[in-house]
Amino acid sequence: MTADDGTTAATGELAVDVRGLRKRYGDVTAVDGIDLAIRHGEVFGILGPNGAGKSTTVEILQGNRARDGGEVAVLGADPASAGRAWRSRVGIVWQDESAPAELTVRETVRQFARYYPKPRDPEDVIALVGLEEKAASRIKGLSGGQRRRLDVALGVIGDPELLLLDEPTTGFDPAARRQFWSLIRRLADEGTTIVLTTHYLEEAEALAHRLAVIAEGRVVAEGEPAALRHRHGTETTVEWTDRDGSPRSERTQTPTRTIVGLTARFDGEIPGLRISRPTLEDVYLRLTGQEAAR
Ligand SMILES: Nc1ncnc2c1ncn2[C@@H]1O[C@H](COP(=O)(O)OP(=O)(O)OP(=O)(O)O)[C@@H](O)[C@H]1O
Repeated sequence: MTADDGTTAATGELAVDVRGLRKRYGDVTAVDGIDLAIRHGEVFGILGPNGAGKSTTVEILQGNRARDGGEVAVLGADPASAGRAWRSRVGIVWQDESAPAELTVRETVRQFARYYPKPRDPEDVIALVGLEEKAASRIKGLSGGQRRRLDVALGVIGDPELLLLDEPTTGFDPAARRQFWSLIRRLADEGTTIVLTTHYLEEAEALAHRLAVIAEGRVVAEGEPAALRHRHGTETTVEWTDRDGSPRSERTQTPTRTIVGLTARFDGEIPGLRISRPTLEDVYLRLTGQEAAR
């Protein structure tokens, strides 16, 4: 299938194919050789601490920032040179959408629909983001969370094949975050490919089929959340209290052997015994070099 701007669409190929991506800002290397292979229909999380290079990467995928090196194909086209037809296939949710505050939600969504060749039905989109009751309200009267949902509505009104979201839930309360997650799942169920950056491991785990952990401009781990935990978090921590009352701990791949040894040493009950397996959060903190910050 070939789109009207000459790029290859959908079937078989990757939605996002990034190889050796590099970007510097003066002396700062923001992106230092990132590879990403994101499939059609996938929800892909880019996870990392502040300054890891997430926003820079997404801005390059959106075609809003020039890169210094590497190959980038988004829906088969290079975002640096892709035209209007490509743009209409990629949904971008701006952090601070400059929609006119005096317009209502319905007027705004309808206005944005006119910018696209094959938009979704504005009423459907308003319902999709859960703003039916606010459809006739002016934008200036929306809460922060409602405002963000409107931003998402404007990102999907063009019926994009790919949605690129940069930290979509920053500033949300827990309830708003969960509502947003169900919106993302609904879009994914409809077949939209979604790439989202987040600081929140919980969010990546809840939404992403696969994720890349980025630190200092590089991918330090990639895969399904459960596989990452398994691959990078196989060590168990065994903690106990020694005879002199001091706390002791040991990280081990063979906790049973450690406990058998301790049982013999204490001749029975091991004081203060605690056995813990790493959570994905522990794995993430270890991978991004933040372990000591806990
Ligand atoms: N316009 C810019 N000019 C100069 N340096 C920049 C610019 N944008 C980002 N940087 C630097 O590049 C690095 C990566 O920034 P980026 O915003 O991509 O990271 P991030 O992972 O999105 O961080 P955060 O989670 O804090 O949003 C940081 O060191 C940042 O200070």
